[in-house]
Amino acid sequence: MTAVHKYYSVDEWKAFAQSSPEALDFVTVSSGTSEDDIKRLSSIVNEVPGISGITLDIANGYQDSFPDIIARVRDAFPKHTIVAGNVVTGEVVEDLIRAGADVVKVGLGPGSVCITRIKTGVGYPQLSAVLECSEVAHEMGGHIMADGGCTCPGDIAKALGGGADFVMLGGMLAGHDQSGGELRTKEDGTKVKTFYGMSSETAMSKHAGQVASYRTAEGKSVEVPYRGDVTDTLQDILGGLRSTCTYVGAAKLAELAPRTTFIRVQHQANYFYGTKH
Ligand SMILES: NC(=O)C1=CN([C@@H]2O[C@H](COP(=O)(O)OP(=O)(O)OC[C@H]3O[C@@H](n4cnc5c(N)ncnc54)[C@H](O)[C@@H]3O)[C@@H](O)[C@H]2O)C=CC1
Ligand SMILES: O=c1[nH]c(=O)c2[nH+]cn([C@@H]3O[C@H](COP(=O)(O)O)[C@@H](O)[C@H]3O)c2[nH]1
Repeated sequence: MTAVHKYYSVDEWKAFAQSSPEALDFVTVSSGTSEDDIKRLSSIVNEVPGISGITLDIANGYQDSFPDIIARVRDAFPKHTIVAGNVVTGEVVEDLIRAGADVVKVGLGPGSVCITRIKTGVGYPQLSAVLECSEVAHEMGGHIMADGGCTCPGDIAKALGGGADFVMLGGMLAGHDQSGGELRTKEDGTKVKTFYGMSSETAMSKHAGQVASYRTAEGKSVEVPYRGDVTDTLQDILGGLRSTCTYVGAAKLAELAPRTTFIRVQHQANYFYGTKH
């Protein structure tokens, strides 16, 4: 599934639906929570009936108004799957599910281009958040999506092992043919793409004209090596996950969590000959 970012217009969505109708089952339309955001979301969902998923995506899912906004979207779109976040603690997961979220997105500051923890001092260890939030969500018949911080297939396995029902990836999917960003060849011949956080100066300049005077950027913009077709990366991820399942004896992903035990370690791998790859 792809959570399409919140800066596409209704017309762009209509054109996309016309050119790639087969993709609609695999996308959600993202939205913020302002009146303008909700108006835009409603127009898109009403005018592109093939869309079945909505992602209400805000940096701070603890905003008092968030459950009311989820409830409003739930009333307007009773049959759509609603993903909402981000939060990191159980009691708010409960609030968001009660308000109408099917999937609660979990993660504050773990992302590859996040600097929220540095700029604000706010965050929560991602695996602890996944363990805590998934327990509460599952007790209520809900789901969670672990969002941010995965750097390798093993991290995705750990998120699923910690109870995540879905795992959202940014950096691991950046730099491919299918990813955003223009392909550029540097002076030394290496090919790169730009990848930026949605709260970076780059994103704010692009989507809001500038960084508003009352705030600061909470994301960075990086150049990532060009990595070709995403199919090979997905194959690598799926190969890793299948092997995880065989190591722990899980016949399907849903069996990973009950078959996973976490042990605190000093080093998780041997990097004598370099990095993890
Ligand atoms: N998972 C994470 O830890 C984080 C994720 N992000 C990603 O970046 C996207 C954009 O993030 P944002 O624009 O920061 O938030 P946002 O999209 O949640 O916007 C919330 C609103 O709060 C306002 N706001 C932000 N900082 C403010 C301040 N200091 N004073 C008053 N109002 C303020 C913004 O102008 C905006 O209208 C998010 O939707 C999310 O996808 C951003 C930060 C953390
Ligand atoms: O603090 C932040 N500032 C940002 O500018 C930013 N942009 C994205 N995100 C979040 O990072 C997630 C992706 O993380 P990964 O690249 O590690 O997969 C994403 O799914 C988001 O939750 C941000 N967080």
